[in-house]
Amino acid sequence: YTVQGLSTFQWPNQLLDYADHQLYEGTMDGLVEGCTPRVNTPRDNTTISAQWLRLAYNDMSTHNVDDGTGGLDASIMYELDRAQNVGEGMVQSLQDFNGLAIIAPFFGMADSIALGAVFAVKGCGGPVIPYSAGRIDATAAGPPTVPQPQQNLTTHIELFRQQGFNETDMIALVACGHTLGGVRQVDFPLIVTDTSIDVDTFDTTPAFDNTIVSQYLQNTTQDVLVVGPNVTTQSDLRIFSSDGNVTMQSLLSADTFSDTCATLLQRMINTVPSAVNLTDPITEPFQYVINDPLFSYQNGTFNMITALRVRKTYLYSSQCECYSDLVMGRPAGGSFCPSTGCSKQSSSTQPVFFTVFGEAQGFTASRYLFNATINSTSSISKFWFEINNNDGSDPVVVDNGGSGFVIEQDPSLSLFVDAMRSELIFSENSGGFIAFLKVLGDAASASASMTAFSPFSTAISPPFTPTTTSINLELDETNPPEGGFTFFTANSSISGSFLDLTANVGSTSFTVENFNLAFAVSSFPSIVISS
Ligand code: HEM
Repeated sequence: YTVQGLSTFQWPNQLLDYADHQLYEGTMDGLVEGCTPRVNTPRDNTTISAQWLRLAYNDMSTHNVDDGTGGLDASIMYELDRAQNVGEGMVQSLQDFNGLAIIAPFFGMADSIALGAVFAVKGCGGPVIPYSAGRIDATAAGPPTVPQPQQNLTTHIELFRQQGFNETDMIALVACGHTLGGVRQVDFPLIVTDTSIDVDTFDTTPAFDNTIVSQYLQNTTQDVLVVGPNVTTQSDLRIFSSDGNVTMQSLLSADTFSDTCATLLQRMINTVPSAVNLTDPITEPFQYVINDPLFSYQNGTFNMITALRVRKTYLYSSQCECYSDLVMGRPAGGSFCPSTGCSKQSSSTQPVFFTVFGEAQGFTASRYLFNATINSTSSISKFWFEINNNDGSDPVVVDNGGSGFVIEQDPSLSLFVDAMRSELIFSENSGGFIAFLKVLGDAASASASMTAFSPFSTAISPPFTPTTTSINLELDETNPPEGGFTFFTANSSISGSFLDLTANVGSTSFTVENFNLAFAVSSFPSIVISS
């Protein structure tokens, strides 16, 4: 039988695949896990989580429901000179995202900021906020509509209305935000007048919890936007008390606080210009994800490398504690597969280390690696997986919703990065790689080029925007033509994370888009240390 659920998707879907990877196997949680105040760092006495959450809110604040413009679109990168965005946390947060280098051609700074908010909340023990990807980065500043403490209640109600939030939402959203972090003395000297304080935190716990609410209702709050010396800047007091504390009372329940914040913060990060379409929310790791297949051709033989990450629920039998066998199925044909088709046992298993999300949700998974020989003339049309629980039950078939994982014959097998011949090079100066592109066709009439996308901006301050570099490919002399293939090579810095490849053979043009080099290099077998 075939298992299908809400948490599967039809492969290929690079955006969903990448969003799952960043959420469940990505690098963001290293910065927020444990929610520890960054004492003795430039983040003295606040948390990275607090900075990331404020950045997301302020970026979203440019939304206008009346005409559907603005929202979480990374326009904040162009708005940092405004008083409403003062605070070194803003620049530091954007530097974090730039440094993580997770931006992809289809996943920009806005998606990173939204993902940061989700990690920030979870890293400090808050709820899981379902994540959707697909935001589009703005290229210019939006309107100056971030609320400021000295504005009156009427102005705040109107600004939140423009952002899509009613008065009750406003009260709760401010409480959900101001459970983290605080007000920095150097940036707000009229609000935090005690110069011995660095960051005056809104409540006594760094955690994402409702202490902000209970301390406010018990009149023990230290929130300077409630009890600060300057009445004009007591904006939290005006907002929290605006409905006679009814909303704040309801948030005294930890569950209500958690659920309300999850809902409002999800709405906040999904507040985007009306022309932007976001993916369906991801609420758990996909049941199965595959590594995009990589190919190699040597000595007349095609090799395909892929892997299947599968959640543990499918790996244990109810009958026994035995581990499952995984096989990769291939259709009949050629000299490798008999008429009934053939299968290939997984070559090894890798543990999967989930981020705070997978851990908090109790999910575990393993990754099964496959290395299969495929017919060099008929090639491979599709593949699928079977999980055998070794207990007499029918195998679980993972076949991409029935269609199998289909390999487009043309152009992907006419032009590809040869995973076995490519090398990852470590040198004294820089890391690099050499790609051996295989292009089907006559060497004399073939030419190839590629564009490397680099997510990392070398700018010192925002805006941080990715760069693309065109690289010419040379005919490779050490890899002479073989089996009709011509080999091209380029030496490129590893900071390029995605490649667009083009090859021309006579009048025919082949292209491969968004080849994920950062993932592929881990499969390149040759590592060369050059001095
Ligand atoms: C009327 C609405 C609001 C006003 C006037 C306001 C004002 C402020 C101010 C002045 C700071 C100090 C910033 C610094 O010193 O770096 C701050 C911090 C913060 N705000 Fe708000 N805020 C509002 C709403 C929100 C909302 C809706 C959220 C998120 C849902 C939010 C999240 C945060 C966070 C997490 C911090 C701590 C930043 C850190 O510790 O680095 N705020 N807010």
